[in-house]
Amino acid sequence: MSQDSHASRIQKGILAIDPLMYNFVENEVLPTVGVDSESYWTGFEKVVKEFTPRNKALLATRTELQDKIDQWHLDHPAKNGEIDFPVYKQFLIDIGYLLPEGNDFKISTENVDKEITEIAGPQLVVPVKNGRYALNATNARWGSLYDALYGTDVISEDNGQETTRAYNPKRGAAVVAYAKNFLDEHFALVLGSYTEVTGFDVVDGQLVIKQGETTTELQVLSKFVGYVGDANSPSGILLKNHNLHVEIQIDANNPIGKDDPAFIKDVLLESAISVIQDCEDSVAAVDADGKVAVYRNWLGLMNGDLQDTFKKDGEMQTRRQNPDREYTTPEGGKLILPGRALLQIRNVGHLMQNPSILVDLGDGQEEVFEGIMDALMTPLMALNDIRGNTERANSRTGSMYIVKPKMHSPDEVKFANDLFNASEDVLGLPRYTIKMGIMDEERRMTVNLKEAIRQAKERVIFINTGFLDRTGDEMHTSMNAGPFVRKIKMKAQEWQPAYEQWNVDIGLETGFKGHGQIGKGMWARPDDMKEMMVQKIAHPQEGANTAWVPSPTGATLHSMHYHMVDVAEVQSRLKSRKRANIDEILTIPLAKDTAWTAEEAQTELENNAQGILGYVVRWVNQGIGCSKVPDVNNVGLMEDRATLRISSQHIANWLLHGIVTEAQVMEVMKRMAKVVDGQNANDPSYQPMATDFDNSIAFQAACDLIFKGREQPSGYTEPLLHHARRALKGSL
Ligand SMILES: CC(=O)SCCNC(=O)CCNC(=O)[C@H](O)C(C)(C)COP(=O)(O)OP(=O)(O)OC[C@H]1O[C@@H](n2cnc3c(N)ncnc32)[C@H](O)[C@@H]1OP(=O)(O)O
Ligand SMILES: O=CC(=O)O
Ligand SMILES: [Mg+2]
Repeated sequence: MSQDSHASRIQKGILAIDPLMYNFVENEVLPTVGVDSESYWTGFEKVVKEFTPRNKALLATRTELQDKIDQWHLDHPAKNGEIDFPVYKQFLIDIGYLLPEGNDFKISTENVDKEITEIAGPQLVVPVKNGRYALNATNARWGSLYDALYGTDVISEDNGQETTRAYNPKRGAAVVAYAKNFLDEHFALVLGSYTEVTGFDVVDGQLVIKQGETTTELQVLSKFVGYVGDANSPSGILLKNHNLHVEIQIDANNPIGKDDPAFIKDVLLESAISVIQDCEDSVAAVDADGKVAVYRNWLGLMNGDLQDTFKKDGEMQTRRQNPDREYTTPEGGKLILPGRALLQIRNVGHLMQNPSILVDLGDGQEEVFEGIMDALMTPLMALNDIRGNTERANSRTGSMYIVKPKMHSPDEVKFANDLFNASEDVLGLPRYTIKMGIMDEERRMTVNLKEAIRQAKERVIFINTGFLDRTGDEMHTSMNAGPFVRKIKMKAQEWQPAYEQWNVDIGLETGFKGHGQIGKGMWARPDDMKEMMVQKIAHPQEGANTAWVPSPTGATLHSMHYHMVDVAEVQSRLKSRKRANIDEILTIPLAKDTAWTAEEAQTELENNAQGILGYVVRWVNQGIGCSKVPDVNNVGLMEDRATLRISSQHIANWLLHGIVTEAQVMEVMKRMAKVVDGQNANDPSYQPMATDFDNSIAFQAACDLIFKGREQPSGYTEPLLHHARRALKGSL
């Protein structure tokens, strides 16, 4: 536990550094990356001095704009869910919320890895604080299709295909049939199907596919790109489609392989092409203790030596970063493919401050802005990789990738860009070594996206629609306008598809095709993979070259969508279409008809309350940043700060506009707390809320998120969550 003790802090100029953080940097980081302590802290101090007032000014602008918008809605009440749109839009222009657009330009970012520029495929997000998961995600570049199918609802449980403890051959047969159908679709044979294949041979650089007495070949011969083992009895056949590799694995001694006519034991798919190691949404790190854990894992990942030992299925195992994969090319040469996903790290946004370091700018000590600290720390830990000094390389082009969330405007992107310049200067890195992923997840960011990209045009590598935060901001921004539609209807409102299309349109206009990622959001139902397979193909079809998945299994399954859709071709086609309509983006999702039945209002409330409590109790009491929370129907939903922002802002909105009463909300919160306690009954470290509502810090925090929801900056949940977690840890 990190107790804030002034006496023990290490003073470096105006910085007072928590000893946990200081010792970690001094002993574990600086010697490893070969940076001199004096120059690092001097540089750190200088950057903090310069950027802290700028950071504050940007936050003040957010508040000023929000206050004006709140007042405008009070002065111009909506009628039947409609506002006077032309007047509203002009007002947004007048206050500088909606900015003029400048001349056309193209991004010019250089030295970007091909996982970002060339390979369209899934992006996996993982809490970097959890070493076991962080390593698993890194290794999820390659995933077993057989495992992904066997373990999920993509294969039905009907007709004797249930998932049983012991291997169920009927389910296995369904898995193999699915996988061979996938191969038939994307690596079609001249004759017949993979179900009839009895073996593979490589003869004179050609793949010969045996079907009993006859042989056949691929319809597109160039899709065969390598093999493992002997040419006349390969143990692996490497295929390639739309820049993604697939390895058919052959082993006659394997329990699955031995019963297959071609001894195929598995089909390995190139899956998580890139991974976002997350310091933000999926992490609870509120002090030096937490931040050091985050940074230590990132350091290990960047040095290629992170490992984690844990018990699984009753046995201890140690997980490390996988090596690269070696193949023989058809011509007999050597082919090395990356064994790991390309890692990016999501720093935190501009809002939060952190007690790891206190700063005195003349008005007494205050906590350092966490985003400034992240920008100076996370590239420091990546120096060995940037210089190409590690065995398990991440970037092969000497770059380092930071995803910057929750920015609201071109000014805020300029600030981040300048901050990255400053960090490069402190670390002696060439300009634009640090690349920037821009989350398009706040309303003001969306409507000014082109100008925002311009501010980082030499280093931007992605724009991604974080629709979850974006939905929360949609609600907070227009809180006073009237009651919103039910949460489930949010995605069907006018603003949503327009926002998604706009992001792709702006990305294509500014030259992302072949140069950066146009990304789409998270699949937030980690156990609902069958439905993901139906819905998430829309992402590549809409022109995104990546989209977020919550787990390695999700990555393997979603990767099939990029075999089905040629994103490069889609982007070429979309380039000439008319841009999405900004007026639609600005259309507020107000309910036209607010005559919900008492039951509808109650269900809405229960659903939101349950999600809030289920997430908050684990965040506050156990420090678990991202959870699979069973909803009222016991479907596990991924809940994080962004989904929490939506649920809490939604209840706050319905309270404000009298759809529900305070007493009603309180009654539901108490009832749902009991439900959540029940759902966690099997967790021995769980502390129930309902036994003592008044003294449960978690329950109180959950209530505050609703009842104080209107006052929270941009409706963000971090300030209250952090406060509650630190209160619980006794580190306030
Ligand atoms: C709005 C936004 O910003 S979205 C971004 C924030 N959200 C995320 O990052 C979600 C990331 N996903 C997760 O954190 C998790 O998948 C959760 C919390 C949703 C579910 O976690 P759990 O309930 O522990 O998953 P479950 O029990 O089904 O599976 C655990 C296994 O899957 C692996 N796993 C699950 N999620 C991940 C992941 N994101 N990355 C790597 N491995 C993962 C674990 O390593 C574990 O395998 P292991 O035993 O071999 O180590
Ligand atoms: O960060 C992602 C989001 O949807 O929010
Ligand atoms: Mg987000």
